[in-house]
Amino acid sequence: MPLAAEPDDALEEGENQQLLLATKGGPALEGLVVGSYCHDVLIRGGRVVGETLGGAAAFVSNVLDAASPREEEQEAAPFVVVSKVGRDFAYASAPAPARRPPLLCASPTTSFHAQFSEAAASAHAPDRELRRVRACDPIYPADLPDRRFAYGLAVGVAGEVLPETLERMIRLCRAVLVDAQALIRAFDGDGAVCHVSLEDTPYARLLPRVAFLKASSEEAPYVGVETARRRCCVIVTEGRDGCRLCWDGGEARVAPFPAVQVDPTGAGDSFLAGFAAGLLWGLSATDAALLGNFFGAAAVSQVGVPTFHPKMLQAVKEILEDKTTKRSSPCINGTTFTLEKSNMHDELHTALQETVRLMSEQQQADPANGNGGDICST
Ligand SMILES: Nc1ncnc2c1ncn2[C@@H]1O[C@H](COP(=O)(O)OP(=O)(O)O)[C@@H](O)[C@H]1O
Ligand SMILES: O=P([O-])([O-])O[C@@H]1[C@@H](O)[C@H](O)[C@@H](O)[C@H](O)[C@@H]1O
Repeated sequence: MPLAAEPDDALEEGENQQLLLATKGGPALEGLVVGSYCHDVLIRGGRVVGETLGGAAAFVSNVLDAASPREEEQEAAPFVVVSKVGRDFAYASAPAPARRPPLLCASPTTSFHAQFSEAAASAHAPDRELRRVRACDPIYPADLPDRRFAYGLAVGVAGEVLPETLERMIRLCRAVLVDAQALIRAFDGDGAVCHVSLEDTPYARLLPRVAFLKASSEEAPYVGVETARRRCCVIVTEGRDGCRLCWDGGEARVAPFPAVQVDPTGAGDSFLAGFAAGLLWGLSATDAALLGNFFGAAAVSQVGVPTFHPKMLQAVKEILEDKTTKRSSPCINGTTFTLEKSNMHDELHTALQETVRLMSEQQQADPANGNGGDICST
């Protein structure tokens, strides 16, 4: 694993401009994912019921690898992950970190304890309490590669994406998508996750330069959707109810897909990556949110970072190839996003739903394709 760079966020404005003007190449539509991998310990009724690789970067990489469009000759989807872990990192050989290794730090790997409630989770009630028990170093602007990217995903889980790091992402990437959890999380003396109002953070002034801000329904009140939607497109995810998009002058609700939830961890992360992949395929934002809902539903159906059946991925690819016509000029260009539903939105939903149905039939016929246990119920 490469060693982490020393903190250095003191790039001059002129240097940044030069960086932007110099086209240093890199494959077309390359993405930049910023946020650390972590250790997740899943606890129910005082008992550890799972220990898994976590961190939004892990879930996001998994979905981007599975669903973003790529040229025949590209072995992996074109994106870079900037993530930090300690020497205790337990998942270096798991697919996501093995493909895109994290930077190694002297501090320990970020670690969360997720305490699941005994009561059945409702659509909107928080179904888990998160406590950060260890925190790795923040990701500094100097940790980001010195080149331009088509898109960036700011997906911190423990405050590791500093305001100056987000600002540098905005300079390097033509369009930046942000998970609100990277901006508004605070931690009490015990490490319990709480939220602060986005307006009171140094991130607020960057919102007009962000393309999409995703928040869960629990986070939405801290984001201040009515104010934020005047600055960028806000997506509020609503668990099993799907999601809604709000922008200046419009909004849309996007229907969910059925899922048997066994572990809610990573649903929001997988949603955001599915959404980004949809934009890369050239879908409008409201249509891309269908792909977000699809991968959010797939994430809750398995414990930890999910494994997708190759047949399912092939079916999704065929649907997208059939429904998208503008592969060569996708929407991620920083300026011209189409936000509204297209006239093939319902067809796309039906086709993806059919894939869900076929996969669940196959899973019932062959329980070996199962999900490895349910941590949501006793
Ligand atoms: N039980 C579920 N059934 C179907 N889809 C779900 C379920 N839970 C989550 N999803 C999908 O994942 C997305 C993100 O989930 P949500 O719970 O809102 O986010 P977070 O994980 O950040 O709390 C939802 O918008 C939805 O598309
Ligand atoms: O479930 P979700 O909100 O999409 O995202 C989760 C984070 O909230 C959590 O802090 C982290 O430990 C998980 O691995 C996962 O990244």
